[in-house]
Amino acid sequence: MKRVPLMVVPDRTPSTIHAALTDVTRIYAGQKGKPPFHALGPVSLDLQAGEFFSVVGPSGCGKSTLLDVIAGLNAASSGTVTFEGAPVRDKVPEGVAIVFQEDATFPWLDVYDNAAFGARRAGVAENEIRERVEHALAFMGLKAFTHAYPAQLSGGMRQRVCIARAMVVRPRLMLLDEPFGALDQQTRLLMGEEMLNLWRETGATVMLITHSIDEAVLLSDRIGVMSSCPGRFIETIHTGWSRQRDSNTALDPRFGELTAKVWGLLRGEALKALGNQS
Ligand SMILES: Nc1ncnc2c1ncn2[C@@H]1O[C@H](COP(=O)(O)OP(=O)(O)OP(=O)(O)O)[C@@H](O)[C@H]1O
Repeated sequence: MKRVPLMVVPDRTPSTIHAALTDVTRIYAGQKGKPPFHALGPVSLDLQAGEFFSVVGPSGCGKSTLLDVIAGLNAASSGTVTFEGAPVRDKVPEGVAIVFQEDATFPWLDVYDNAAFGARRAGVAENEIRERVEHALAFMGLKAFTHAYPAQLSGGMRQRVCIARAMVVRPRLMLLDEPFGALDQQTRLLMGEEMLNLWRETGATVMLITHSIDEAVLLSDRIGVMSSCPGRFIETIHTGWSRQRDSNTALDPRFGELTAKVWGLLRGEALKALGNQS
């Protein structure tokens, strides 16, 4: 198979800041006479170009809000958000792709057209799209299903279609909001390995939101641990893994140390979040 370079980012060094949040908060307007709701922050975060950054935090602490703010889908109430040095406002910047937990395939389109969707909207030429889609579908193990419809696929395969669609637009930043949350454990592990392959192949920066501490520790260069709502970063942990990591990395004694560290930080926050709900 011809290898197609998925992206080219000029002049990148590992220490380059790719996306940045400075003192960002998000306060939602109160509904039906209720007071405004402070969901996030203040948070400051520098995503380094090419890193794999995961965010963990208690349920409802503002993780999706954080991702939406970086993506330009949700406006910060205060503070600044930049992507590649430019302010992020009101729309998803060119070069950013998002994969959500929910099945976001279009049931009336086959796998090929689902994967091509974003690139067509971006005005990419059809012959270029064909090359990219064929590569992405082969990469995600979907080649044999090119003309299948979502209803004919498993949940894991549909999620792979969504990741293929994100690949086809050649993102420089991929934002993943619990994309494997609805999948069984085995599929989830395999998808994690596929995400690592994708990250290595594209050189993209990845920010993953996950409820799984194991997944965060296995996949990431850094893990941002958030407090209960309103979410702030209580600590950022460097895993120190090589780029060539895979599921065998879980056998490294440091894996257990790191998961214990993350859980040690999260436990109290998770209890607070439970208390807030009762
Ligand atoms: N549009 C909105 N209006 C008002 N409140 C909102 C809105 N969106 C989210 N919230 C509230 O903000 C808080 C943070 O929500 P968010 O979905 O960002 O958390 P999360 O950490 O992603 O949650 P989970 O772990 O359950 O997926 C929650 O209490 C949620 O109810």
